[in-house]
Amino acid sequence: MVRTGLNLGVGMDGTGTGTAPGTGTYAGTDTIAGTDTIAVPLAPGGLPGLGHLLGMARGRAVFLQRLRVGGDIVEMRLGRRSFYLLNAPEALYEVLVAQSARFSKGMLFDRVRPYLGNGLATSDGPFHLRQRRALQPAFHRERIARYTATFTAVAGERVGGWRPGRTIAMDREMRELAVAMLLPTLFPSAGEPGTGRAIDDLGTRVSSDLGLLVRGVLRATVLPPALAELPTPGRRRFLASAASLRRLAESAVREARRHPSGDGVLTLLLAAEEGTSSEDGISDEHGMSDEAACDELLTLLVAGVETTATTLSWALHVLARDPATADRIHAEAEAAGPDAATPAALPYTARFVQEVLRLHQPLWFMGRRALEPVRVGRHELPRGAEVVYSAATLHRDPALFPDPLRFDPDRWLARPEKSLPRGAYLPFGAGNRKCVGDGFAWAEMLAVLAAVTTRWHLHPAPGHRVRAVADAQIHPDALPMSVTPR
Ligand code: HEM
Repeated sequence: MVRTGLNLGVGMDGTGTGTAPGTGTYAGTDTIAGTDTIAVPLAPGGLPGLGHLLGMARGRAVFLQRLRVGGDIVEMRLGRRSFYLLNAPEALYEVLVAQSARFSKGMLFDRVRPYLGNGLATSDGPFHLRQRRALQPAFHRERIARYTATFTAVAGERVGGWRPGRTIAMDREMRELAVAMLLPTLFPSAGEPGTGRAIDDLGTRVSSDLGLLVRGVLRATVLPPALAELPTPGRRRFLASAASLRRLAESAVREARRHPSGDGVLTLLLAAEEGTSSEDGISDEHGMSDEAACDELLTLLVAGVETTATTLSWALHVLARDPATADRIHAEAEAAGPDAATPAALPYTARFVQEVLRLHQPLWFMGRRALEPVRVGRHELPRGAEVVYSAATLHRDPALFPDPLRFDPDRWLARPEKSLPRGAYLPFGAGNRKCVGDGFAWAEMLAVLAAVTTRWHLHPAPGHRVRAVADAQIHPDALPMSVTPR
């Protein structure tokens, strides 16, 4: 099997889950009583006033990867603020699943809320629960089965339009394709006579501006507010783009009200009648308010496009360098026939996707906040503790995934996901905040891989060495490729 040649800049020795005894200086003021708890160790190398900001600035994912040897949970400081990095799968399981009621989404999401609104990814508590119940039916298995035909048709049309010999910016292509697959499920009648252009315009804007938007949100998230809000040209472009996207989303919601389209996610959302009062954005009489629906629409676009597009970009990056794997995926897709984009029908392709989500997990930084003092393993976290985890570095832990930098879909035959410790493999998170779109994303990715491998051989553009860049996600710096027909 191949090595992709990509890593986060950390050698095999630098990865791993350490259980170093606590040597940290943490002394919480609002902690749980207990005699057998140990202090959370403080990551080495912090500077007065700056903490570990320099390490993070030099290479975010690499820095987090190095901290894996520091213990089950490690404290790091960004400026004066402490963050507790969860390394051990058991600690992750505790926070994301077993004790999830004791955590809110935390600071990262507080900083995103002004731009994205209070949608499913950013909201908390009873409001989140109601919204989750309202959205969940749109992602049920039988609905995904219906969307799959759309994904196959859209992917076939776009991929079929590629021209041999031309250089294709495959990362941009995957983003446009992800938007093109998501929009018709949100609003199936978009583009039909009499429905106006709001949804199409929204799609075009998401395709063109999503990179700018996610980078802007990342800056707003990781920098102290005084720095993040400096009116630099980049900040002004980001604010203008975020405002324009919201206006387009508002028009799309109004259009969906005017032309309800039976099967569409947006229509389902607007009709949701989970609420008990209109104070929290959900009204008894009229279903979800426009504002709440607009927040959810923006959330689905931001959470659902970039993640899928980045994972698909990595998948095609691997296939372009490993024709034997591409041939195997092609053979499986040919044998299964059209409209068979399910893991059961495409078992090797499914293992391939599982491996891409392991080795090229796009999400390197997720957070929670402790709502009360919480004991996690041998450690106690104070109320208000900001807790973070990195699925990208977890998935490269040699204790969990032997020879972790080797790309090998068949490792999932030898050691299926179910046999891993709980909390060891988290491409879609876990617990009450697990990705609502995981089945949706799986269907999209399988449809695209079948569409590509049945039509084309992929070739990396000569002269470009793909590098992994960690901004809002870990994505390829650029992905120029050409194609030749099969
Ligand atoms: C490969 C593609 C995807 C990946 C890797 C991914 C990953 C994730 C992860 C890790 C979370 C949990 C974050 C946390 O722990 O706080 C999440 C949440 C979420 N994702 Fe995805 N996602 C993908 C595709 C999608 C798609 C296609 C949609 C919608 C169409 C979507 C919508 C959401 C939403 C709404 C949430 C928030 C759920 C909640 O908090 O209740 N995602 N995603």
